[in-house]
This record gives sequence, structure tokens and C-alpha cells, in this order.
Amino acid sequence: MASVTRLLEWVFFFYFFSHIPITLLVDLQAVLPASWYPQELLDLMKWYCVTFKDHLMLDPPPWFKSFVYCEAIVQLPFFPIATYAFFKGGQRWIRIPAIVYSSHVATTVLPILAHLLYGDFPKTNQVDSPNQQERLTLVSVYAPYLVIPILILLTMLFSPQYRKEEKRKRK
Ligand SMILES: CC(C)CCC[C@@H](C)[C@H]1CC[C@H]2[C@@H]3CC=C4C[C@@H](O)CC[C@]4(C)[C@H]3CC[C@]12C
Repeated sequence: MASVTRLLEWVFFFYFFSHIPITLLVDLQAVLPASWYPQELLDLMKWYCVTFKDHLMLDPPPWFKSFVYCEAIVQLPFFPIATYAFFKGGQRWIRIPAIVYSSHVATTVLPILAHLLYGDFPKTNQVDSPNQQERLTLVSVYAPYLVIPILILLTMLFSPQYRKEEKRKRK
């Protein structure tokens, strides 16, 4: 059981570690002025939106932007802390923050997935509407951001390593 938890901690470490550059270099392009980014990153983002027909990132609706603001303000400061905690492993102080983080993120990614599956994406002059297959591909790009937080939540709630109460010092 301990080794399963350690394995999961490594997965969480890579998740948070990789999330830092993805958020700064890709995701925040949805809300920050284009002039803040070098042409290469703007091109990368354009390539991604066109190839994957990601209308959400190409022309973000207000509700999606509100999630990206949450990502910048609430989640981003947590990433280096979580990266450190899961790298070291067995850091019980990360339990409550990780529960808060994972519940929050799962709650933002669920409506995103629902919209990717069932929303309207009218053809624009740059990008076609995605067909069923392409919608599923988009879901697979976003899905790790639902699956990993759920794994984090379950680990924090049920792993004996995290559940064990700190022994209180008697006065
Ligand atoms: C060129 C390649 C690297 C681009 C890949 C872009 C992918 C990884 C980006 C594009 C849009 C991004 C998502 C945008 C918004 C949110 C909502 C937030 O609450 C959790 C992260 C999440 C779900 C992001 C996860 C990463 C994401 C799916």
C-alpha cells in the first residue's frame, strides 16, 4: 500500500511540475494580451487550436476565461508547493490544500468536458466545427485534468499514509 501511494505521489509530482509551464506559456494566453507572448508561443497555441479544433481556447467564452483566471490566481501559486510536497512524499500538511485544489479543479473541468462534448462550435473562418471523433480527442486532452485531481482527492481521503492523525502532544 505504501508503495502504491509513493507511485501515485510521483504521478502527482509530474502532473504539478508540468502544469507550471503549461499554465504560464499556453493557458494564460486565453486571458493575457498577445503582446506579452513571443511569436513562437502564439504560433504554438494557434497550431494547437487549429489542429485540435479547440474553439474554447481560440475564442474563450466568459465562463471559460473565469476558470483560466482561477488557474492563474488560485491554482498557479499552489503548483510549486504541491510539486515540492509530492517530490518529497509523505507530507501530511499537503492533505487539506490538496483536497481543496482537487475539488475545485474537478468542478471546473467537468463543465469544460460537457461543453466539449455537447456545446455548439460554429465553424469560423479559421477553424471548422469539430466532429464527434474530434470532440473525443479534445476530451482526451482535457480529461487528465479531471482524472488526476480525482486520484489526488481519493489518495488524500483514503490512503493510510495521509489519513493517519498526527499524535497530539499531551500537556
Ligand atoms: C501545444 C500543447 C502543449 C498545448 C496543450 C494545451 C493543453 C494541455 C491545455 C489547453 C487548455 C488547457 C486547460 C484550460 C483551462 C483549464 C481549467 C483549469 O481549472 C484547470 C486546467 C485546465 C483544464 C487547462 C489544462 C491544460 C489545457 C488542456
